[in-house]
Amino acid sequence: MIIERGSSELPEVDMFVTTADPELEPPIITVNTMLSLLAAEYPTDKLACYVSDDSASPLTFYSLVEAIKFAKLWVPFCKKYNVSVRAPFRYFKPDSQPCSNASSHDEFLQDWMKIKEEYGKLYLKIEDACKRIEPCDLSGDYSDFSNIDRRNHKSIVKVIHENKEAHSEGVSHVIYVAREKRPNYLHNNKAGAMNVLNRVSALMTNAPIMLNVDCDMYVNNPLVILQGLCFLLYDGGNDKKDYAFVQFPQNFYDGLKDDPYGNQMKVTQEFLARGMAGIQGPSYTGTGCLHRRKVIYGSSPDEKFIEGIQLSNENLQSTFGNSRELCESAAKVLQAKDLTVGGSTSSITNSVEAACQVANCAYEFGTGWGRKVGWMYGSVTEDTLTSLTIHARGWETAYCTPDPPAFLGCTPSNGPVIILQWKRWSTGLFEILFTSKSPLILTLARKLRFRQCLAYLRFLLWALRSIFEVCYAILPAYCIISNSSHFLPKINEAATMIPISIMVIYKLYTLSEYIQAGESLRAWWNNQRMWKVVAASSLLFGILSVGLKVVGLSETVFEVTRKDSTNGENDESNSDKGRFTFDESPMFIPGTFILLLNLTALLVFAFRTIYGNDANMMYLAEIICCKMVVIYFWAFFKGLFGRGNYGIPLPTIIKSGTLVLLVVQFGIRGKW
Ligand SMILES: O=c1ccn([C@@H]2O[C@H](COP(=O)(O)OP(=O)(O)O[C@H]3O[C@H](CO)[C@@H](O)[C@H](O)[C@H]3O)[C@@H](O)[C@H]2O)c(=O)[nH]1
Ligand SMILES: [Mn+2]
Repeated sequence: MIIERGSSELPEVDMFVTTADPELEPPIITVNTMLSLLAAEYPTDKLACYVSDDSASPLTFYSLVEAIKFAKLWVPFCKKYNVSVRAPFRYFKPDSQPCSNASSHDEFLQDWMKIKEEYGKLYLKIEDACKRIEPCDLSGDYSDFSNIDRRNHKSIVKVIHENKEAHSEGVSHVIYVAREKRPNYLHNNKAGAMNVLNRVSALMTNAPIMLNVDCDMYVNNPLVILQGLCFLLYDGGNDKKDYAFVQFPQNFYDGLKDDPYGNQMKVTQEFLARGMAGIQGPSYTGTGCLHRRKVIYGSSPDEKFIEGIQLSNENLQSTFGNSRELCESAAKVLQAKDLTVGGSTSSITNSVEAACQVANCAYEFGTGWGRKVGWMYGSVTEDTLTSLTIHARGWETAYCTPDPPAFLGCTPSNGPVIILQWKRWSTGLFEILFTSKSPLILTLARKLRFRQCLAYLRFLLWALRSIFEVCYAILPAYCIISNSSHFLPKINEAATMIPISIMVIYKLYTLSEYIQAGESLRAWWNNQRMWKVVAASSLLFGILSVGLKVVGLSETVFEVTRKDSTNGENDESNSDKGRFTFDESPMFIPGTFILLLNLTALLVFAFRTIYGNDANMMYLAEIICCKMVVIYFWAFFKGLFGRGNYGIPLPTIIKSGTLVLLVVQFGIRGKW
């Protein structure tokens, strides 16, 4: 294997997993992510896995503890037989067959059966625990969790497993972290959790490289750490670049055919991330990324000091906080010339107390965490904000796309969840423009390259798109209803060619992107449709929530995406897979309104044609537009008649209908 060659020279890697809610993120998913990380092809004594649990849930803790017992069988098994998929829930899918190219096939079969059985037991244990109010007896090791209030509790740091013998065949260290939460402290969502992991790991293993994955992304390519490191281990060879981080694409498992929800992001990643890779490098997408600790600590490509501050004790303290141990470890990292630093000085259990201290709410107060060092605060898309500040210091970053894909995650296939996820993204990206880390400022005042700035703006401005989309969806219908004005040139005027050609060119261009990325025509169409739906819901509400934040009325919030632990197997009915679902969220009102308004316009037009009115052909362009809007919002049209989750709730229809009546009333004042 590759790693046998000079494995002693490989740097240590700290792996971070974040989870926030055992209901939205079933523990079995987090467990699988952790198991796949522990089984990655890398000397296990050089790895440490830190799991942050923002819900301080005994259930998550219990599941991890149980999973470690299984890991002691799973990790050696994967390495012995060079297993290709190292997340057990994927490897042992219900219809899976043992397959290996091991020469001793019988032995393999025996092992396979045994491990499969053990995983089955683990699965049942966790499933049972999920059903109980208390997953287990909350005494002993679990006493910290008894009567715990997830919004108000002290820090809990527990070493679930310590690789004491420090041999490369054992199971790596696993540390559980639930940072302190108090109602009167902002916890800064995922960025806050990442910074706590950052500090806790600094005290325990202090590896120069950090691998960060969300709880819903498992390692799909066991060689991923090695592959990523190729970009970070500068060996004086031809590639003289020092990359700040290595980002792997976000790919998803069990994606529905032709991407009916338009959220597999293949084309966006293929063009945007790869395109950016040709400028200053891809942006960090929050998961599947190998970071250099030094860069996260604020260093620039050409200096050994953080952001112009010399490494004095005072400066270290004002940046990293008043933990002496942390400042010392940070100094080590910042001064190191290569990636050999790290190394836990003592047993990691000795650092638990100090770790609890740096996981406290008040620790960051008055320090540089979230502002100068660590994951940046101020946006619910902390990933993009952090990535911007790294690029602004002049760093380049690398995009690594191994085959098979490095990580696979789950992406929602449920209307309301997707709409909510998009709302968070559009809010988070848009709010960045109102901070001091807006790309325009960073380009003028710092080292963000101009074209990189444009690439960032390309998605930071997503939310604004909603205003235009919604106006364009309303105007043609309004013109028809009011029967007076025209929003488009009349069909017999030469000027009509302008909007028509813009539209055709745009559609052909996007279609060509899908074809180049190997996507189907259907996927292209589905994505076009979803863009309209997302624009009239998530993006619009994104602007609203940023507006409320800017005027100081409310903070933006990170609403965690619900994950489905069933692999989509028991979805309501297979034939309806990919059919859009709804709930009572007000985010569905604009879309329903747009659809009803356009239907009304078409009816009004039909009515006028039948009851003989003059010159109706004048509105041909508008009629075509209305029909297109109805086609784009076909999911909503079906929703008008659907049942259960597939139907738009009646209150939403009534509210939207009332809005339509208002518009009609306004439009026809005295015109008929
Ligand atoms: O207060 C919080 C909120 C979230 N998370 C974790 O953050 C991760 C991402 O959350 P998820 O709900 O899965 O969001 P996604 O929309 O799937 O995440 C995408 O978008 C986020 C930014 O909005 C990035 O942070 C993610 O890495 C990226 O995958 C998960 O592991 C969560 O457990 C926390 O630890 N604490
Ligand atoms: Mn996710």
